[in-house]
Amino acid sequence: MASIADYYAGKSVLITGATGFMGKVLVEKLLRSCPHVRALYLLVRPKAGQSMQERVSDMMKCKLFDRVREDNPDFHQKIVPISSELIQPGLAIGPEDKETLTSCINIIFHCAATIRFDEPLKHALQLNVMATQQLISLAQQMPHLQAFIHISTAYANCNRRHIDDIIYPPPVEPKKLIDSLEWMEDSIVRDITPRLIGDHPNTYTYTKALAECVVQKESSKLSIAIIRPSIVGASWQEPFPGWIDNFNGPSGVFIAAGKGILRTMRANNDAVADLIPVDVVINLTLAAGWYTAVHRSTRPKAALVYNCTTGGINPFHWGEIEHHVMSSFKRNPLEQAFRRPNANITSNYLMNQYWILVSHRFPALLYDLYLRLSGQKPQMMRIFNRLHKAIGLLEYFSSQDWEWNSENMNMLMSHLSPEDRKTFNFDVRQLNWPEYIENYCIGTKKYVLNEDMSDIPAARQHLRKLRNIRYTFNTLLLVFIWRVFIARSQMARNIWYFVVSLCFKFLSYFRASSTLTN
Ligand SMILES: CCCCCCCCCCCCCCCCCCCC(=O)SCCNC(=O)CCNC(=O)[C@H](O)C(C)(C)COP(=O)(O)OP(=O)(O)OC[C@H]1O[C@@H](n2cnc3c(N)ncnc32)[C@H](O)[C@@H]1OP(=O)(O)O
Ligand SMILES: NC(=O)C1=CN([C@@H]2O[C@H](COP(=O)(O)OP(=O)(O)OC[C@H]3O[C@@H](n4cnc5c(N)ncnc54)[C@H](OP(=O)(O)O)[C@@H]3O)[C@@H](O)[C@H]2O)C=CC1
Repeated sequence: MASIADYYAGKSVLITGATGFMGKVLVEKLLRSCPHVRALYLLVRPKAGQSMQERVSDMMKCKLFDRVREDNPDFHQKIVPISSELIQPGLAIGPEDKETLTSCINIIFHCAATIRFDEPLKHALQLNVMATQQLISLAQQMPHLQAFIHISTAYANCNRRHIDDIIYPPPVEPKKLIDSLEWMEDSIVRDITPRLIGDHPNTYTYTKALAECVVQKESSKLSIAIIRPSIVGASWQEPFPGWIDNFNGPSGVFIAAGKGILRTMRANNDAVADLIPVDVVINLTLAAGWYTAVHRSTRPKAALVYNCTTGGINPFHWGEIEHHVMSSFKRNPLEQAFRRPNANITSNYLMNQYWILVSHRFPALLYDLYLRLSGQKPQMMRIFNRLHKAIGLLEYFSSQDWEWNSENMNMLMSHLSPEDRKTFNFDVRQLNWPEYIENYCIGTKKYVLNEDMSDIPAARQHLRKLRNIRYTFNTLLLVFIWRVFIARSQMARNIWYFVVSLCFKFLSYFRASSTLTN
């Protein structure tokens, strides 16, 4: 039986979403661990004034590729960027490129998607569902194709509590929805979106569920696998621990808490935090590509679904995450924190609202007042409004938990040789959560915020300064409040005199007893 690396040797691989978080890790791992792969064709669109070639060459300069660069400085020769805008007819692939792709591609990894929770339904449908349909049509024209791997999400069926390794019936027939929304004005679609998505929390999980059905429909003609990762976080081991390059999911929450901005969030301490490291997802994806091609390509079969989660195997809870994130940012503080990191999660709505008022809005108001008085533009309230919008969208996922069946993940592991199990490790039983969270937090500092580890002493000094400011502020506030009471209430004055005389009595007793003993 060919090993995974042997299988990919000489193969031409097509990847969508290669410029995204997971796509980049996939490209890197393929180049590093399958060095004899023939070519990687990346469907990339021009963006922000950069051509697709410029984007790809920038991507390859990224630190993520340092290990590949060391092993093979000419690795870029294996990368072939293909201009493509996935929401255009025919994926906007030129005729020559189309011919090249159809004649040589052996395996497809479809990672591209919009992962925004607030994406307008029409756009989420175009990219997550219709582009998937178009890619499958293209795949069906590829005579040498051996596997089509679709990246979905473990939350595609988050309207269920228990989720098996199967494709569930769609909330609506995708084609019917696409046809009926086509003629509707955007404002009408926006108005009816909550009714359409029903018990899904957002357009993202809803359209990912529809995409799975589109994929399933074609599964008799192609060899297909669907990978369903849960909440994808920083890398665990590869190419180095802690790689992360975006604010999505928990990363933005960790950063906001580390900067001392986020102090409270609604989450259930005891709910399982189903984080999964990005390298685990990519290792499983590559193994699933190999398995689909080698074991499942001869007879047409139903698409195999791999729930790629940690909760059922090595559970960790939001309460524990809170503890480890906070202690990690105290040891390795972020630069220029707004306040000392001290965030708490609570499942109580009213309690959360109270803390939002006291520890978000009030300090923001004071800081903006200070900015105004010093002739600067106020900004803190605006930052908090955006933060509240973002965490409001995440709370659905942090306030409850789900149970995923990981049978297919285990089955796949059992088919791997001992060597492949090491090279393409997705055994999350070995994951040490506290260590992982520590590296994750350091990763957000180094790779998302581009902060230098050598600045940690200065960041600690800044935290000490913030602590002194807080003590001074609290003391002044206490004295001020007390003075107001003393001035207005006889009762408060009596209490005050009573406490002061008690202190004097205690002091004189202490002095007298120490003179006697001498
Ligand atoms: C209390 C602390 C202790 C911690 C313990 C508790 C932690 C609980 C964490 C709970 C996390 C639960 C996460 C569950 C997610 C599960 C979902 C399923 C997984 C998936 O399948 S997909 C991946 C998830 N997808 C996302 O996370 C996308 C969510 N994001 C959005 O939908 C939008 O970004 C959002 C939030 C609506 C904001 O939109 P908008 O205001 O338009 O801003 P932009 O996205 O355009 O960003 C502008 C700019 O800001 C940067 N940015 C974004 N988010 C943050 C942030 N949180 N903090 C700081 N900066 C942020 C962004 O990078 C952009 O920068 P540019 O430089 O590019 O302009
Ligand atoms: N991140 C997570 O926590 C999870 C992600 N997933 C799934 O994993 C996959 C990858 O996610 P992730 O890497 O995090 O997402 P990113 O947002 O980082 O990447 C999305 C990719 O899709 C590409 N893309 C978006 N729109 C278009 C378009 N119109 N034409 C061409 N390319 C486009 C982006 O290209 P460009 O750079 O040009 O914008 C980018 O390369 C998705 O399918 C997602 O649903 C599943 C579970 C969790």
